[in-house]
Amino acid sequence: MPKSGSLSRSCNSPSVRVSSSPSQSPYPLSQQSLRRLSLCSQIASHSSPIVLPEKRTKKLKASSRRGEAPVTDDQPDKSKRDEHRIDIGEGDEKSDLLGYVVYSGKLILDKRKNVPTNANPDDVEQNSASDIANQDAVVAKLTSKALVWGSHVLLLDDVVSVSYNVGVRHFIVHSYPLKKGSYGLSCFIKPKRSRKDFYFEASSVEEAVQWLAGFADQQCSINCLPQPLVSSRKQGSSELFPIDTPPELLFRCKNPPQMLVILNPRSGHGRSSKVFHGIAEPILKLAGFELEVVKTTSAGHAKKLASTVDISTCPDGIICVGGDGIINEVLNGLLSRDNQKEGISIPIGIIPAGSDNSLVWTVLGVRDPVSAAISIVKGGLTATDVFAVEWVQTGLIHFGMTCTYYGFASDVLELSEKYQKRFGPLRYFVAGFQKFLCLPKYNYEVQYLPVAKEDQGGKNSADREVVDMSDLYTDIMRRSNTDGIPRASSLSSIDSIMTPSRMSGGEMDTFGTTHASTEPSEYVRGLDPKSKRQSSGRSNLTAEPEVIHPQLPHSTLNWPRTRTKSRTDKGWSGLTAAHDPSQCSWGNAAINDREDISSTLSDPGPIWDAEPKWDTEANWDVENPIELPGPSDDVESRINKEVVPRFKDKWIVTKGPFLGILVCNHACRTVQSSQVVAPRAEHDDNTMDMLLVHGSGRLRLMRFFLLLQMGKHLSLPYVEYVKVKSVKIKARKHTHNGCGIDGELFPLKGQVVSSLLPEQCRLIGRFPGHHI
Ligand SMILES: Nc1ncnc2c1ncn2[C@@H]1O[C@H](COP(=O)(O)OP(=O)(O)OP(=O)(O)O)[C@@H](O)[C@H]1O
Repeated sequence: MPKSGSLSRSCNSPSVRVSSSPSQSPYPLSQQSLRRLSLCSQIASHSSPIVLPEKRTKKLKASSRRGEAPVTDDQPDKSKRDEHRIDIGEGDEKSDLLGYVVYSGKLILDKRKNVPTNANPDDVEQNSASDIANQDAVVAKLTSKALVWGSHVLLLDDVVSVSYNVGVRHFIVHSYPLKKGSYGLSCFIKPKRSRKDFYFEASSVEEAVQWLAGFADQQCSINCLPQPLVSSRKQGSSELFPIDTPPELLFRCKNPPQMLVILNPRSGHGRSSKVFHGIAEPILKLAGFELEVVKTTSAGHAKKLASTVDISTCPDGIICVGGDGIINEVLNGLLSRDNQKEGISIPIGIIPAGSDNSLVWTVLGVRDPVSAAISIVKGGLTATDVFAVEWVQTGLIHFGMTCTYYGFASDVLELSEKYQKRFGPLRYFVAGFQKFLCLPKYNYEVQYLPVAKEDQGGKNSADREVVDMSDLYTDIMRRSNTDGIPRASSLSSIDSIMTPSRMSGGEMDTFGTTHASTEPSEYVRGLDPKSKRQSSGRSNLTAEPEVIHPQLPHSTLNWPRTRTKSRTDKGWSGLTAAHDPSQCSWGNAAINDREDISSTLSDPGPIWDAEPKWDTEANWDVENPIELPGPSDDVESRINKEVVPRFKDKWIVTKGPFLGILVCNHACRTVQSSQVVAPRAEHDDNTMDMLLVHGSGRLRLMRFFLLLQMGKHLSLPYVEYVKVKSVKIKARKHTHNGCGIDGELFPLKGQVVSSLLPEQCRLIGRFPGHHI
């Protein structure tokens, strides 16, 4: 385990996790871990759908959205497990409402509120016997989606765990349902989750165990506690669950998930520790998680931890607490491990506590720490593409999952660092406004490889032909050594920074070519690595290293892409070149690049940058035609069987002024406005979505941002939106050379190439509604 940083261990013991299928025996730890994380897609197959009476269904539908709502089916019902069908008219659509009946019977709800979860179960049992004696039992049903009793529905998505003392009739359901604001204000106040424990009494101990088994089958964590009368001393210390645990529960038991938590205490204006310990950790502990918490002490610490941690100590993954920046560090740390395949297979959980958490909000649909913790508890894995940005000259590579950006956005990123302490999350707005007032001109040369139309099938085009990006990285995967590169700040909401204008024509120069520029390394040109070797005679350099399989017993070595065509294992983990990190330091880059003349009023920039370069006028009418090139005879005639370009597509080259260039890996939802920057982007479609905001000028920039707030920015004539496989970008003269990657700032020195890795990483959790 990591040695540095403040370290604490939190363990909720004794507790057990429960597997999904009654027919399976306990798995070894490793398999359990994997299963726990992927089980949520399973549904009980032994039950039939509940079909509710037509009249009542609408009521239920609306109420179930609220998390708890009246149901009218309270007729007496025989207690029985499975095969329970209530007949109504419009079957299929409505039967989906509450899923399948898993167990039904009678339950008494102890209406005493706030049953203390740490109360002596013995006392609770004795008290409850007398308290509950007079209460009426109601018919209750546990379905694959909810627990329904009397007139209430509790969605299983809101259930964190169920506590049960062996040998008693009662159990406690711990949940975090959404709580709506009071009536008139509910339109304005976002619903919040708050903890609610429901104390149920079953008719008998046997029935209680059946209820528990039912919850277990629906992937709810079960905290199995010792019998009230058995003192904890009698419990073997090595035992993970109580003696006398009923077989129904015992054979489903598995070890509590073990995870490493990497927490950036500076995130979210210093509130991340409070967010984690006060909100997320109690939920994770309620579900029996064993957590090793490490607080980072400096920038780069998280990367180091992720690159060196002994994975056997956190076999179920790493949880990042902070903003997008800390996740990026962890990703880069994992990918700089000796065994990259092992690294990328380690699941990453996210508790959003930073200024901006675009990744978890866009990909997993959660933006508050409670929902994020519940999402981790519920498990499941979401495969997500990872892009690599390579600096062609130095060989430096930095990985990301969200977005790469150049131009205005990267300048704001740089400037916002100054305001981190003073303004917290507002720093992007302040920096954006300041930069807007003294907007420089940005000039780039962009080359990109568009995705062929037939490849743009989205989710349904799994069998489309895709470029095997592993070829691009077969022999160039190098460690990204970013130590020493000062970090500026994170992407935050792009929509709170930029504004549009119209291309001013000028030196806009757009043409197409089948060649990449001669500058990038060979792999960038998409040559087949084998052919490359034959043609260049660099067989030594390109020899693929033997793939060392990870030691993790549970790790999935060949994590498949979810949507793209399956690819062969290309052994892309080969790391070769080292480079001089000093070459990449921001300071050095600035010193070496004397042609950088970006200038602002408030942000004077480099000392040699004397002249203000902001625009005064925008040319609204100049179009920016991108001419798609025809096939180049020259190139194609050179193709022979040995040297076959991997990309039959054509590289498009466009040069000129750009207010911004954004290369997005997912839609990039912004926390502030909930608008998306790249509406057609998917996090797992093996393509990146590039936005080129052509031209220069404040008016154009402002227009872009105004329309972004309304989700209409793509309609602007100077905004080009292309799905790409690979992008090469080079800053031209007089352009401030910053490059933002997931909130980290780098110097754009020479040309950089962005492409996707052949393997995807795995985020813990699923988008709401994707659990089943
Ligand atoms: N203890 C620390 N002290 C200073 N910087 C740190 C520390 N730990 C991490 N960092 C740096 O802070 C950067 C930003 O972290 P993070 O993204 O979690 O926070 P944030 O800035 O609040 O959120 P966002 O990036 O979404 O705006 C990380 O990339 C990392 O380099």
